Amino acid sequence: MPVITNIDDLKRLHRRRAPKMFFDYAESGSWTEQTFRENTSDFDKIRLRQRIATDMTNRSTRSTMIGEEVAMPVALAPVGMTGMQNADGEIKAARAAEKFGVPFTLSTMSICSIEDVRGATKAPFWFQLYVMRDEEFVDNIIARAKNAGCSALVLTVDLQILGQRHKDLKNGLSAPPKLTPRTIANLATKWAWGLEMLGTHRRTFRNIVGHAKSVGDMSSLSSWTAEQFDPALNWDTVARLKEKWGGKLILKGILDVEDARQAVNVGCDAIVVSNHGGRQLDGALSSIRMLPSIVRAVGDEVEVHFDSGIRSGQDVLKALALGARGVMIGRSYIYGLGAMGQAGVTKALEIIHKELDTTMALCGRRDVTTLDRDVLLVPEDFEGRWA
Ligand SMILES: Cc1cc2nc3c(=O)[nH]c(=O)nc-3n(C[C@H](O)[C@H](O)[C@H](O)COP(=O)(O)O)c2cc1C
Ligand SMILES: O=C(O)C(=O)c1ccccc1
Repeated sequence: MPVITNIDDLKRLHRRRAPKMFFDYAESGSWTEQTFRENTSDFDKIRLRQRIATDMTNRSTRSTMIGEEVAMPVALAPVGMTGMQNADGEIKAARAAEKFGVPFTLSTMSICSIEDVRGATKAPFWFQLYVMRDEEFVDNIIARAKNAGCSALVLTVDLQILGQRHKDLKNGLSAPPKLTPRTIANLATKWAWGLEMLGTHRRTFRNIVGHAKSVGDMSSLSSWTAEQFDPALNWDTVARLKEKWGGKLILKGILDVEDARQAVNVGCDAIVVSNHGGRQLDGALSSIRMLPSIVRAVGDEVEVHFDSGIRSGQDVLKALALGARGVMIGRSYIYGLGAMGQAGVTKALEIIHKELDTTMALCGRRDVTTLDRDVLLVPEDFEGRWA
């Protein structure tokens, strides 16, 4: 076993261990992947101020997100088909998050169901909702999330239709994988993954299969999404769902100042500044570039969370210093899960925690909740001038 010291190591192991179609699904962005690439490369443009000779004892990464205490302000993002990266992946990720003391978010498009995760963990988790055309299904899944004691609804507002991802189309992505000569050849090299999968019965979209009126053919995710997701979703829908849910609401997928203002008007508890990890509108600016202007516009009125592009504790520190209350990580923990199951998710969290803590200290700071722009060196043209 190679020594794992950073998130990139986990990614290499994930690539080796998981079937190609699922690793590629996680690793892809839409179209040219420009936004996907810039989500990470823009973080590198921000630099850190080294400060010395301040007392560094008693450092703390503890904080709160939507009023919930967290060991560090890093939540696990909702990721569809997590249970295809590693058998019962959602349960493993939720358990790792619970042990670490950070929130886990279960996707509507997970393999394990709300009830599966509820049964396997004690800590309340967040549930991410995709709005389907079938209103009965939406009502029903909101009720199930309430029943399970989910402490927040994460309503994703940037995927009424699915961004086109070339790798998924070329690989014939489906869950479970369709057996073709090419997938069989690939699966034959992934026997450890396959053995684990045989040990579980959770191989379908269990939030949906058995609960939705018309499940349809889920073998092609892109056409299934087009058929089932509600393209009419708008701010009235958001207001209605907020009423129906009645609990804490997080709006995920906001990348524009005007949309952020609308989110404040509708009265949510937090927004997630996000471009869906570069998987939706290719050509959109990186999430980290958009963060400062959104914080300036609504930061006093709503909790601003951030995701897209975080691969280290240094990235977490940069987002917090630019005004995010907390962040979500997607691929960073999925690599860990794909590499080595629950232990890998724990490893990803440990790596990010260690990097965050050490970076804070070397920047002369002891408390994660008081990070501000003073710890950063941001190029003057970082936000850019766009017309
Ligand atoms: C494989 C994959 C599947 C995803 N599925 C969902 C999903 O079901 N619901 C959702 O709201 N976001 C989904 N996302 C977006 C993530 O929640 C998050 O916004 C994104 O991963 C952040 O970027 P990062 O991976 O660079 O951290 C998915 C992302 C990935 C990589
Ligand atoms: O892949 C995704 O990013 C995602 O959010 C999704 C959307 C529809 C079905 C499965 C996953």
